[in-house]
Amino acid sequence: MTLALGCIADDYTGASDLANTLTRAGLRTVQTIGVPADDLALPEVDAVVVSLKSRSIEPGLAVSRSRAAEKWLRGRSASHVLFKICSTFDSTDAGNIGPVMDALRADCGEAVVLVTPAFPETGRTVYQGNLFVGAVPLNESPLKDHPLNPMHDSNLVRVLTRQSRTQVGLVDLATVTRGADAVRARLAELAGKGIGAAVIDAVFDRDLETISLVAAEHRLSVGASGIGLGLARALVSTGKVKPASASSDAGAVVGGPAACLAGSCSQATLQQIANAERAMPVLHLDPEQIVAGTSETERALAWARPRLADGPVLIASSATPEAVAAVQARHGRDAAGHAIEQAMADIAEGLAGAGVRRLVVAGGETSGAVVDRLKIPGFLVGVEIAPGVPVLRAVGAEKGGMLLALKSGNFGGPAFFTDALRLMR
Ligand SMILES: Nc1ncnc2c1ncn2[C@@H]1O[C@H](COP(=O)(O)OP(=O)(O)O)[C@@H](O)[C@H]1O
Ligand SMILES: O=C(O)[C@@H](O)C(=O)COP(=O)(O)O
Repeated sequence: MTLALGCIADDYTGASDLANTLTRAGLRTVQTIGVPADDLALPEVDAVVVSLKSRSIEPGLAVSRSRAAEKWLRGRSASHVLFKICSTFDSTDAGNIGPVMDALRADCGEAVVLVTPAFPETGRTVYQGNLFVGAVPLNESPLKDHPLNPMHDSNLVRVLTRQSRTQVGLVDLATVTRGADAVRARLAELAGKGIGAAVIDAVFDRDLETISLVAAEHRLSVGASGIGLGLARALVSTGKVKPASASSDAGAVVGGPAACLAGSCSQATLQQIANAERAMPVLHLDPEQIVAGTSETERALAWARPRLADGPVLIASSATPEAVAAVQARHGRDAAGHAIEQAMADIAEGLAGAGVRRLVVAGGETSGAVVDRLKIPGFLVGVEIAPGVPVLRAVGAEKGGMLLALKSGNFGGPAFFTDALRLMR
């Protein structure tokens, strides 16, 4: 397999967002869960997105897993590797964007790494190094209340400086607007000063196209699906990839029971759950019971099983920022998050055992726990449900053919759950 583009995503929803973007731009793309095993049969593709659950783990582990993924991708001739992070730069001062970027940069000998989480299609833009979510700076957006990575600083030069060993510079929008040569000159200037990473402003897709023409000449970039789109377009426009048409068909019908799981506590997901209450039975889990290790999982499965024959069900742990803060104050942020993720994985396993073959999961970490438990080694990308969220068809012997949708907490319209199920037939 010879890859035109290699990608490492720090969570599974982010990976499917990127795989969706690359597919729509004409790259034949597969999403793998972790570094693929030697015996996993992969189709001939232009891009592989290796999904890691590395956004909120210990930085050393995030680094070693990302390096293993990079080695695998470079071993398949990927001359450029995109480290896919969240378009809202989800991370803490300890990492993991900076430490992973530093390690991959050292491995490939890159002088200066281009960094931009801009993804205009979903309202993420960067100006003077400040990330905006829609009309507000990152630190005023709902991301200030994220259960695991609350974001309190919109200035990405500062945020990345706190995480990285290298100095971080800025390529501003005025430079990007002057074109690729101006960006190249600015990067050379930064590299000359020993600056190893550059946050780049981007407000429109055309900015990302300019940035990506330059990024494609480098070995490594860091960003979200916006730069992924630009890189894909650069590969197609320079003739390095012959564009494949994105399939409008979701493949063979799977049928049978369907279910939704929500562990995201984002504003978007809370609204989507409220909306779903009108369309399907919804069970709200009690986080206190989960963390206390009681039989909340069995209660959920006993509730779901008899209902599955009548139509889809939704099981949610999602709660308001105040309720999340209360649970975290009692049990600790990581312990609460981990216990709830594992309960979601238990429930997913039980639902699959009850015959569910179509599963919608809301939340990146939640999706990671569920997909790992179901032992799915990878996905083919189907139709798009909402920007950044495709229908995924599992590959591999055990769960092959099963349909999933892994929804980033922040993505999707109010009717997301019913929109997804309508397309997952
Ligand atoms: N009621 C709750 N209280 C505390 N933490 C929760 C609750 N429900 C879910 N969580 C945790 O919050 C985190 C949500 O992260 P994630 O699934 O990545 O969602 P998103 O995509 O919105 O970032 C997970 O670790 C999840 O287990
Ligand atoms: O770039 C994005 O915003 C998404 O692709 C993403 O990474 C999703 O992460 P979660 O919001 O944690 O699901």
